[in-house]
Amino acid sequence: MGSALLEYWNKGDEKFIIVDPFLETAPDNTRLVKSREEISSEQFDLIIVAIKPQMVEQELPAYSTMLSGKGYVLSIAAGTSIVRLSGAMSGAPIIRVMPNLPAAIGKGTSSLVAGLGVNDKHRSHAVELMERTGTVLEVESEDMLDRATAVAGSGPGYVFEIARMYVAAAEELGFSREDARTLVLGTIEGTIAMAIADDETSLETLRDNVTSKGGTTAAGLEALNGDDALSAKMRDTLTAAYDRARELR
Ligand SMILES: NC(=O)C1=CN([C@@H]2O[C@H](COP(=O)(O)OP(=O)(O)OC[C@H]3O[C@@H](n4cnc5c(N)ncnc54)[C@H](O)[C@@H]3O)[C@@H](O)[C@H]2O)C=CC1
Ligand SMILES: O=C(O)[C@@H]1CCC=N1
Repeated sequence: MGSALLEYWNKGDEKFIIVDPFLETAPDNTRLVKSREEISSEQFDLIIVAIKPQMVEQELPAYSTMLSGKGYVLSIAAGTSIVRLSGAMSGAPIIRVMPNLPAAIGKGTSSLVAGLGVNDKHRSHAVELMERTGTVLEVESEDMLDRATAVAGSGPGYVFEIARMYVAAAEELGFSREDARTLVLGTIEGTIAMAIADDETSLETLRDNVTSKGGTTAAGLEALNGDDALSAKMRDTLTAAYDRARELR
């Protein structure tokens, strides 16, 4: 995820150094180092945490002396609380962000929350960085960030899974894999673009506009969610992801 974001973060004036022992290539105009020791004598205005949540206590403390006095830490680690991050970084100001995968093409939907000690300059810089990758929603608490993680951070996983099932069903109805993909992804793209372009109209109304009484869509919708079982599944999906984010705190 860090590399995907960097493609767009990198479009500003900042100079980025990536520390990653396993990465082989880095975006243009960035410097890749295999270990923190190679840059440990330098000072940075921003340290970005894009490692797994479980690695924070082990990896971060060694970076705390590398943050300049006016600097801040930006973390994309799911769930991982500001208290944990700040503890690992000797009390540094922390901004937590939850991006999502479409940031890789500049169409991300991120949420952001700032901890104590974060000043307006830090906050506006973080918002500006994230706006390079798509849209940003500032939320009022870490709990809301964990809820946003369940909705949008993990969201592309749900959407890919729904698209996958939709394509598989289209194949079973007689289309080749390629034609099924064309029909399904084109339908999803056009439908979502329509909803985004028409934010005055509710999703219920947009759905109803497709649905002729006694027609094919009504028959399909009845099978899809007539018993509300899919609505219940969607609630379970978000609750499970939110619960996991809370476990990672
Ligand atoms: N994948 C996604 O869609 C999203 C991921 N995140 C967060 O991003 C973080 C990274 O997740 P992914 O990108 O999915 O995992 P990933 O496994 O693709 O990336 C982790 C990177 O950390 C590197 N790494 C391993 N040990 C390291 C060390 N000691 N020092 C520096 N780098 C090290 C790995 O080589 C790898 O490039 C997680 O905290 C996750 O919660 C947040 C939002 C969305
Ligand atoms: O699955 C995960 O834990 C990460 C955070 C949100 C998306 N991917």
